[in-house]
Amino acid sequence: MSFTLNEAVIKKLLDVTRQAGDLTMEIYQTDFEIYSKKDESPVTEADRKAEAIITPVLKALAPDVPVVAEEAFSAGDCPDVEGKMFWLVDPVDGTKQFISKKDEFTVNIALIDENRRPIFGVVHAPALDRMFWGSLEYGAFVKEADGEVKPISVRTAPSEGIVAVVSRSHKTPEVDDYLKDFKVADEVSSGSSIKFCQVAEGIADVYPRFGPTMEWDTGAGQAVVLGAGGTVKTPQGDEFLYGKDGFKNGFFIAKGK
Ligand SMILES: Nc1ncnc2c1ncn2[C@@H]1O[C@H](COP(=O)(O)O)[C@@H](OP(=O)(O)O)[C@H]1O
Ligand SMILES: [Mg+2]
Repeated sequence: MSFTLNEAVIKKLLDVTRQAGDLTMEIYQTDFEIYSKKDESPVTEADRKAEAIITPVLKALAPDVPVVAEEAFSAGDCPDVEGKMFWLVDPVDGTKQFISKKDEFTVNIALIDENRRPIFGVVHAPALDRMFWGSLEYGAFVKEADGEVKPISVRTAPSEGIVAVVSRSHKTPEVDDYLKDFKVADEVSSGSSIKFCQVAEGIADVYPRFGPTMEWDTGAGQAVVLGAGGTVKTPQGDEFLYGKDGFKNGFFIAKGK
């Protein structure tokens, strides 16, 4: 099985991410219903409808590349990805932000290679009208609301104090333990994979995550950080890889320079 990432493919991925984002915005502006998944986490019509836009496009682009998507996975669709390239889709990351009408929620698509590394990711925050994408091969970019596309890169941590981004809803005591060893000038809380993008665009220096996440929460954001010159590693300093048991992540630290 082989599938090649190129600029035409990237354009299609950005287009479908934007379409999914537009649909989430239509729902975001209404008085939408909130449902409970089997694991009791919340979900809305936006998650399901956005995923239904993205998955068929990925299947048409690369019929042999399995799609691991949050809502399909919740419904029991758990593809075998052993030794294969695969897609990770989180149609609405930060569902809690979406529900509480905080604009940070994102639409995410990542491509993972046969070596379990994220080789491309797009993170779109439709309510902020900012789209980030990146890969080690092509670098990382943001498209702003006015249509301007700019390359982005991580910054060198300022010696006068770093900016840390942490989960608004899922911060754990281990995060404070980790940050004790740094001179922290500012700690910013936010929801969704936008935290990776804040590191990637050099407005934050570290995103420590010492709590559970799923692979579709992180694959796209990790690719953006890597494309921007940063790192995402386990707390032990190992590579943060994909295709793990049940697509569950361990702890990780995303960093600039
Ligand atoms: N107990 C748990 N197990 C697995 N993933 C969890 C979890 N608690 C939170 N998450 C993940 O953390 C994500 C939110 O992270 P953050 O706090 O950084 O916004 C959620 O994404 P969704 O909003 O897509 O469900 C969810 O997948
Ligand atoms: Mg998510």
